[in-house]
Amino acid sequence: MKAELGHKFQGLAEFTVSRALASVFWMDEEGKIYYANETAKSVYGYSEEEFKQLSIFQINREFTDQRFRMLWAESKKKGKLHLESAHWRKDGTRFPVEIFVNHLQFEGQAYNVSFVLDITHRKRKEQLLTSVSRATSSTMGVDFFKSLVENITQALGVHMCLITQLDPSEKDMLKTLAYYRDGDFVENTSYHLDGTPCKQVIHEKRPLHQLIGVSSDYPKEVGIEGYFGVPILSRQGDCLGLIGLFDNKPLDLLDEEMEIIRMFSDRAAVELERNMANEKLLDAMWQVEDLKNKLEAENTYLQQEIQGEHNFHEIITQSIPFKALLANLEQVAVTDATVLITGESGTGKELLARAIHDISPRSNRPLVKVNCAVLPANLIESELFGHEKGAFTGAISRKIGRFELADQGTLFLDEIGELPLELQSKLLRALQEGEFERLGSTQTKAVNVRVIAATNRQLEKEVADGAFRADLYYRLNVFPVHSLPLRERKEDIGLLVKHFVQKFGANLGKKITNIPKRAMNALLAYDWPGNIRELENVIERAVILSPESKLELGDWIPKKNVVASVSDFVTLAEFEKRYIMDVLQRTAWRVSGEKGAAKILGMKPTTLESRMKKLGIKRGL
Ligand SMILES: Nc1ncnc2c1ncn2[C@@H]1O[C@H](COP(=O)(O)OP(=O)(O)OP(=O)(O)O)[C@@H](O)[C@H]1O
Repeated sequence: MKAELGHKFQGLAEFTVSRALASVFWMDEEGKIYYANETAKSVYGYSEEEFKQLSIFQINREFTDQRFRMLWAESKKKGKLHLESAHWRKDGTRFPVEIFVNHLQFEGQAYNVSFVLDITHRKRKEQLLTSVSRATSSTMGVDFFKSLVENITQALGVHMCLITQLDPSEKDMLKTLAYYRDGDFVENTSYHLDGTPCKQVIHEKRPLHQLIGVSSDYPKEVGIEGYFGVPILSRQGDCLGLIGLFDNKPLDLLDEEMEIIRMFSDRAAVELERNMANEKLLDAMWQVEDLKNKLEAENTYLQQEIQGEHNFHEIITQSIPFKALLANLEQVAVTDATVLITGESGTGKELLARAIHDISPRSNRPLVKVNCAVLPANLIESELFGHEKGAFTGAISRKIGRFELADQGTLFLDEIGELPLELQSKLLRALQEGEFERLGSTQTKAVNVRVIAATNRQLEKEVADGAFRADLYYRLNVFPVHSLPLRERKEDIGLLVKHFVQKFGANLGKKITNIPKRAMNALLAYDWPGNIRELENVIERAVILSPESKLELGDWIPKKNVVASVSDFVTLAEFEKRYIMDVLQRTAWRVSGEKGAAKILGMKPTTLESRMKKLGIKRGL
């Protein structure tokens, strides 16, 4: 009975050894294999007979004689050994192993009994963990994302891996933050969730693993066999994006590997949130910077405006047609309609523009002026729309344009007829859409600007001549206002004379109370081609030269017949040219300043210059 029982246990022990989880080998001092269990046969692919022909050196092809001897001696000394190594199957494939060795004496002979475990999976998991964590530990933001996809792809040997972020501005759109495919980074891209396994991951906020058949389930995934996607979740549980693995062969992943990738999705969430916070912060900083620049520019502009002398006094008139015009202005002022003021030079167009702004709901914001005749085309563009640093040679810093400066306020485009054709279309777009780009920038700016334009040109004629765009003309001409020349409102001359006498008298500390009838008649009789500006200049000189309280006009009062010196009949333009040249010669070609030709002609120096250009007047002609 006892012997029977012993026999049974021996059988059981043999059975246990032969079907153990580990491969079991017996080998002698030379490394020759004496015994291999059933497990070893199925793992290595050799039959019992074949094993008996083998030595350890076929099982571990990297083993050297010297190394085997060293390990034999050590196991003999300690009685046991524990090591990791690599073994080869019969088909030539290599796999990592963990080996527990027992040194035993059996029937007077020494053996090493090895219990060998295939640790392929454990190694893969360890490699994934160590390589990914080592590569990502010192990186942040985009570098972290890149490092992560590269290392996951390499550690798992998959076709591609990407990290995406949900686009907050477009539903179900993902943009890649890092994209690694076939051993290289691919340029970032955006894609829609439809037709991809990512849709389920994002919508259900749960990982998805599909071993095979991805391309037949998802039309967009051509050539893809296996997929694993993990959502990137914020602390609040919102889905920010995902990590996706795609393989063109079955994607056999261990639970631990999936867990590792999930773990890295948590770190990705932190990076993504940091990225988003940074972007928000940068955005806010840009806004503050923009606002600061705008305020600075506005301040500088207003300072210049204060320094530049403006006549903010009420408009002086008793002319009935001019009063009717002012009544119209009052009505349009409260709207946002574009106003086009036409009229001869010096008739008060700018004054009317300022009056419209001052009674409009925009009066608490600045009226920003641009004189289109003063600057060359390229500079007007940057003056109007601003520029970024480096937009052109000389753009050493960013500049806010007048359009932006006038946001919520009024933009006064003086001498609009002088605007070069190439800029007219840009202006039209800004007027129509309220949008423009700074020079050197692709970012579109939107503004809310009311535009008032003025010109002393006949724009309709300019349109017919092809010098002014018809569409811009119609866009500007929403509410046309024609400023009357002084000769059509002679009833205002007396009032204006008194007004200017008082103004300049006060400036110069003179109290002129007597305006002789003879002087007033001379002023009333004159035609005033330079309109109110000319009258203003004449009175200013008279006030300067008048010694007492009586206004003395002096010899230089404009004579009505000043044209008499031109004997032959010529065209008006020719006459204008000769007269301007005459004045220029007498002022030694000085255009601006107290003794300049512009002042004598009752024009702004800029207007005179553009007129000279138009008439072809050059020094030395
Ligand atoms: N009705 C008025 N009452 C008082 N001053 C006036 C009046 N009209 C014009 N002026 C003064 O005459 C001068 C010329 O006016 P303003 O500059 O507005 O003319 P303009 O038509 O815009 O000239 P330009 O076409 O040369 O630009 C300014 O000093 C302005 O204050």
